[in-house]
Amino acid sequence: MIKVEGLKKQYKEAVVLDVEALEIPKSECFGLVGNNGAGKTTLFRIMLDLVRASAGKVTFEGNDVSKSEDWKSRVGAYLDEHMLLSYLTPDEYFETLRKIYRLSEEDLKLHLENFKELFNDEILGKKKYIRDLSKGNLKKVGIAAAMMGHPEAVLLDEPFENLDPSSQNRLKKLILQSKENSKITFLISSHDLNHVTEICDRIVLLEKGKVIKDLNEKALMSEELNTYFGV
Ligand SMILES: Nc1ncnc2c1ncn2[C@@H]1O[C@H](COP(=O)(O)OP(=O)(O)OP(=O)(O)O)[C@@H](O)[C@H]1O
Repeated sequence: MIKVEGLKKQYKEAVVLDVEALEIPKSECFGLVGNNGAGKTTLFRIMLDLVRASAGKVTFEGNDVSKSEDWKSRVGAYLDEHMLLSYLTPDEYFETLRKIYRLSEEDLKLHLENFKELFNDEILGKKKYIRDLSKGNLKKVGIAAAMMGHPEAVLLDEPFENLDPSSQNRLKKLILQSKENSKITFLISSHDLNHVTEICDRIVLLEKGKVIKDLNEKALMSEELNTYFGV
C-alpha cells in the first residue's frame, strides 16, 4: 500500500500540494487528474523522493520513501525523458536495465514481447539513439522501462500524451493486462478523462494541490469529471 500522510509542498509562500491523507491499496489502478499546475507531477515526484516534502510523508509498504531504499527495487516510474539514458539506443538501454534488475536475457525478451504491438516495429533493432526518437516513441521506451523488473507499483505521468490513437488503445490494453496478470498497482496522471475513467478503479481530482474529489464508482466518474472540467 502507498500511504500519503499530511503531505505539503511549499515553494516560498506558495503551497502547491496539501494532501491530508490518501491510501492507495495494492493492485489498484489509481488515476490522478487536475488542471495544469494542480500538483499531479509534484505528488508523483515526492512519491519517488525526487522532491522533498515541506511536511508529511509518503510510505510504501510502511516505509517512508524519503528515508528508506527498499521501495526502489519494487517501484517503477516514468515521469519524463530525463529518466532515460538518451545517448543509448533503446536496445542498449533495455540491456543496461536488464543487468541492473538482474534479469535473464529470456526475461527481457519476454518483457519486451508484451510491448511488441505498442512498439509497432519502430523501437527495437533500429540503431537510433533515444535522443532521436519521436516524443511518442520516447514515451513508449520510458513506459516499457518503468515496467521492467517486476515492479509492484508503477507511476506514469501523462502516459497517453503524444501517443497516436492506436498506441493509446494498445497502451490501455497493456495496462489492463498487466494489472490482471501481475497485480501491479498503477498510478496514472492524465488529462485524458476518457482513458483514465476507462482503465482506473479510482480517480482523484486535485485542485490547487488539494484533493477535491475521490471517485471510485465507475458510473459516476465520467459524469462528475465532465461537469468539473466543463466538457
Ligand atoms: N521548482 C519549483 N519552483 C516553484 N514552483 C514550482 C516548482 N515546481 C513546481 N512548481 C509549481 O507547483 C505547481 C504544481 O505543479 P505540477 O507540475 O505538480 O502540476 P501538474 O498538475 O503536474 O500540472 P500539468 O498538468 O501542467 O503538468 C505549479 O504551480 C508549479 O508552477
